[in-house]
Amino acid sequence: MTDPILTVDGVDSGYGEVQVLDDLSLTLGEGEIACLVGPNGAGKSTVLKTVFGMLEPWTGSVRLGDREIGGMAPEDIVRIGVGYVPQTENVFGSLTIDENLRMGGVARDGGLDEVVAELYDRFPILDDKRTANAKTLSGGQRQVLAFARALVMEPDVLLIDEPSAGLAPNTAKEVFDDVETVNDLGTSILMVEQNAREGLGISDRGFVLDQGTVKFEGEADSLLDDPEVSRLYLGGESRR
Ligand SMILES: Nc1ncnc2c1ncn2[C@@H]1O[C@H](COP(=O)(O)OP(=O)(O)OP(=O)(O)O)[C@@H](O)[C@H]1O
Repeated sequence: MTDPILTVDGVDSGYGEVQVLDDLSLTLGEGEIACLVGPNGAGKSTVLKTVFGMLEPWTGSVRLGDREIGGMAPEDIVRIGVGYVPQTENVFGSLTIDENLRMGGVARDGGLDEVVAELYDRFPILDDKRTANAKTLSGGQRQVLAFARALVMEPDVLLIDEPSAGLAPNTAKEVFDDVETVNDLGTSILMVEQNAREGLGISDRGFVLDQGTVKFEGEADSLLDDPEVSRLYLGGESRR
C-alpha cells in the first residue's frame, strides 16, 4: 500500500446515545480508491460523516496524513483538503450549474475562476449547461455536478457516499468512470457503495463493514475473489 493519507483508528461513534461504529479502523493510501461495502445499516455512511466532522468520534483517532482531524468542524476539514459528496440532495436544484460550482468554492482564498474553468474543461456536460438550473439535470449529471462542486476546493481526499444510488446501470457505469477520472487526476477517494461488486471493481482496496466494524479488508480484487466475502456480502458465489 502507498503511504496512508487518511487513517481511521479504533473509532467508536454514533448518534446521540446510539453507538453505530465499534472500534472501526481503516486506512486509505495516497492516490488510492477504497470502497466501503456491507449490508444496510452497517455504518458505512456513518464512517464518512465521522471523518468529515459531522459526528465526533467518541474514542479513537481520525488522521489526515499525520494530522488529527477527529472532532474538527466540517468547514475546517474542507479547508485542509477533504471533500464530501453526500448520497442525496447533493446539489442545489434551484441554482444554476455555475452557481452550484461557485458555492463549492466559498472557502477558497482565490483562484475560483481558474478552477471552475478547469472543471468545465474536464466535465463538458456541465459546460454545456452552465446557466441551467441544477434541477433540470439527469440523475447522472447531478452526480457529476456534485463531484465537481466538491473538487472546486481541490481536495486531497474525496469522500463519496453511494455515487451510483438510484441510477440505471449504464449511468452508474459512467459515474464510476468519472470517479476513476477524479482519482487519476490525483485525488484519493474513500467511497461507500451499495453496488458492491461494481464499487470494488474500480477500487484498489476494500473494507467490508458489518455492525459498525470492519469484518474483512484487503485488496479489492482479493475481496472479490474471496468465496466467504462473496457468499456473505456480495450476493452469491458468482465471480467477476
Ligand atoms: N441521523 C441519525 N440518527 C440516528 N440514527 C441514525 C442516523 N443516521 C443513521 N442512523 C442509524 O445508524 C445505523 C447506521 O447507518 P448508516 O447510514 O451509517 O448505514 P449504512 O451502512 O450507510 O447503510 P445504508 O446503506 O442503509 O445507508 C443505522 O442503524 C441507522 O438507522
